[in-house]
Amino acid sequence: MFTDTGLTSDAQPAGSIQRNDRLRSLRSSLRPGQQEIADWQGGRLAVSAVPGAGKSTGMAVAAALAIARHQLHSRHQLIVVTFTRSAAANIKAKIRNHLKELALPQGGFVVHTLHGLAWAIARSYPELSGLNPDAVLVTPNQGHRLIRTSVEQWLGTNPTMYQRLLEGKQFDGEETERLRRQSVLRTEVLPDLAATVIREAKSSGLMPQDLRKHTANDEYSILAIAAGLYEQYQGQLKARNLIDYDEMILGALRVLEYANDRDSLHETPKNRWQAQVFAVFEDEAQDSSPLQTKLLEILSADPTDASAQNLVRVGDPNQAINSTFTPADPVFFRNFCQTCAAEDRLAEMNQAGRSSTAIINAANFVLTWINRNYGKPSDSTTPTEAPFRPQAIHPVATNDPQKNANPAPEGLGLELHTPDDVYQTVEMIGQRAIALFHHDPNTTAAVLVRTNEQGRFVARELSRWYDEKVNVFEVGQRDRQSHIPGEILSLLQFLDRPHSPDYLKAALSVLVGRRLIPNQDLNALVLFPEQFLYPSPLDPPQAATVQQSSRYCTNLLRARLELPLYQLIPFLAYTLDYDQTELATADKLSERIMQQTQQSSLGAMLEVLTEIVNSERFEPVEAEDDDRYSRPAQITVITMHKAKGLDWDYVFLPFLHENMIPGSLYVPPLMQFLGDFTLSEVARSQIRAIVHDYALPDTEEAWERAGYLKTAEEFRLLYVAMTRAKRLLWMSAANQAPFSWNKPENIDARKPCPVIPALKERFPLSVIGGSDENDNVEF
Ligand SMILES: Nc1ncnc2c1ncn2[C@@H]1O[C@H](COP(=O)(O)OP(=O)(O)OP(=O)(O)O)[C@@H](O)[C@H]1O
Repeated sequence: MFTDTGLTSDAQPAGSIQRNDRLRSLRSSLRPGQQEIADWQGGRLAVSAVPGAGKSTGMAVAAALAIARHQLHSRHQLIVVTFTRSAAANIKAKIRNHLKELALPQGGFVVHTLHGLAWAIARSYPELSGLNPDAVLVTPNQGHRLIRTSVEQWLGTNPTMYQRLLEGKQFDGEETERLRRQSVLRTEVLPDLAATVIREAKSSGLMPQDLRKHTANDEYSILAIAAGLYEQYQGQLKARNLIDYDEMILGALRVLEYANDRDSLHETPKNRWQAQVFAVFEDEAQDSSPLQTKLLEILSADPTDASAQNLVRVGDPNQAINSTFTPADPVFFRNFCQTCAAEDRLAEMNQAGRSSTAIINAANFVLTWINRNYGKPSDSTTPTEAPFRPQAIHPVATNDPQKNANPAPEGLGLELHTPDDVYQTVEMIGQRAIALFHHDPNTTAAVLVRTNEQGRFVARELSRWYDEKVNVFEVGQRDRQSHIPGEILSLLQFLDRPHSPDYLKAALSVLVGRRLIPNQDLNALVLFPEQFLYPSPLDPPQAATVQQSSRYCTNLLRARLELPLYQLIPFLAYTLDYDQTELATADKLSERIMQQTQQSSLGAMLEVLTEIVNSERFEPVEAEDDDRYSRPAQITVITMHKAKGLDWDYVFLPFLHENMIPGSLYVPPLMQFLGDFTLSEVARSQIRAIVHDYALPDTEEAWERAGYLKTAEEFRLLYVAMTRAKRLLWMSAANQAPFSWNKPENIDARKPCPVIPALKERFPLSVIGGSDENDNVEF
């Protein structure tokens, strides 16, 4: 007989009865939707969860129950896949704790990110994956040498197509104009096209030859250009022993799809992996590309029946916010949910305990309103979906296990403000947060912004007005850790040429920035580097601050002489007083450089590092179990993207203007000679059509579709942002705001995001004070 935990209950020894009790109490700590995952016994299951439903909590308990129920161990395991390393660390800790409570060994599961899993598979069979385990991983952007060289090589071999691009919409043969167009094509249009299509096509599993099979009705044969650029890029990767993230997934698939025709008696790598894997649980499934899903489907399949998969995919299609820069179209997860629903294998987690009901009502209203008003692009013939899956958030039942679920609101719970301008906006946020912290210092608050420039503006204005009164933590600046390669480069350049005033000044600026030496007139110090570094007895005596700075620099130079090259970057990182995660990122940087230079010379290190700084997105090591984002009485300033998965008592959403949310696609004036579209967006839409098996759109249709995808994603981002709030959701669109956030001082009249007037109409009590010029101004 089976109990609700799925374990047999007859004739059990005392230990196992005790464990069964624990399993039962673990299961009953879940709310109904979560229990559906916990009760999974095998097969495919889709779980569509609303924000705050407790996906990770539910999945961690379900994992522990599955490990107990099926007696999993290190040779027959549950694989848990999540999107980021910090999410992986988080869920791992939760599952471990449950297993400890159940007195079960820890070997029954592993947690991976998708790429970590793919790399483990690809690396285990290098001859089948075609990937060299020593290859260097790069994340090139459009300025990277790989992309630039691919463009140059393509130009050399495709003069006719290039000529057609140069002619553009029209061309009168004027020489300066020709030169200008050449430069724009070489340095902007083609690198942008290459970077976009390579990522889009490759992560959808399309090779250059697949793109060539399709011809769209467009004047430039954009897909053929894309295929050519992509082919050059693949050649470059191979020649230089580099790989990118998509290569890992493709390599893993090559391993798993290898068919052992010649010797069917021997098991294939696929069989071996499948025997090892009991089931796959995937979190954030809305963010996976079709190729990543295919990988998980193969791994979770029964070795004798590919259609029988032990696969649980948990996600929220309404929080898909990566689809405009990856092919992770939310359509894929929605389709998975639909197929599972037809088989009665869809669980919907509709209850969420995070927010006050006023906030839930606002989020539900916004979702429905947007679907009604932006359901379909006008005149579109391409099949398309509304921005959101219709799924309302419901408050939890009164007996819910979560303490203080659906907490009482702060004031009205929802506030809609119309400040005069963006400066007044930040002033209001500061005042409000200080008052709230004064009332209860144990509460948390965040300002969620659309761009890093907005984040910098908010942090700067907050510190200008309230520096002494409140602690501000700007995530963008500290967390991107993008400063690390740049700072290390400045110090290494100084070590290479200490007598260069420019390098000395850059190194000193880094030291000042890290508050290791006092701020002073650096120009005076670097006039005579020799005298500053090694003053002779005849030189005028140095001030104490200068002496301190000089000592720092000479210590660095001594280390250069005494340490082997591979220890140099870790030493510099240590000297710069980096914290734990920054040190780990610096170590990763050091390893990467050593791998590429074989520790040959400082010059070689500098060359590689310069390239990383100029044209790569070097991925930092993420902090595990980090509480820095939600410390009590701190205002966290963070982008909406980065805020996904987090929550705060009070959430401030300023600058909700139409030109940002939803915004619109933009053709830079420089590129307008080609037409009213960008080649990269058109190519992206065309590749999506290939992946989804739609008719290939022409230029105009492709551009319109790209715009629609962007609009839908911006609105989902707003929904993610709104659903981060527990007790107060403070939203505003100022009457006056900048067009470009690089110049926030140039403000003028700006329309609010269309959601704002709709919210004001639906929730009039939440409209707080102030003149609402937006309602009267003619735009
Ligand atoms: N069964 C439960 N008992 C107690 N607390 C719970 C339970 N389920 C969830 N919670 C709490 O609810 C909060 C939200 O849970 P979680 O972060 O797992 O939600 P989520 O679905 O991943 O949210 P989102 O999708 O919006 O990021 C957490 O603080 C978690 O501890």
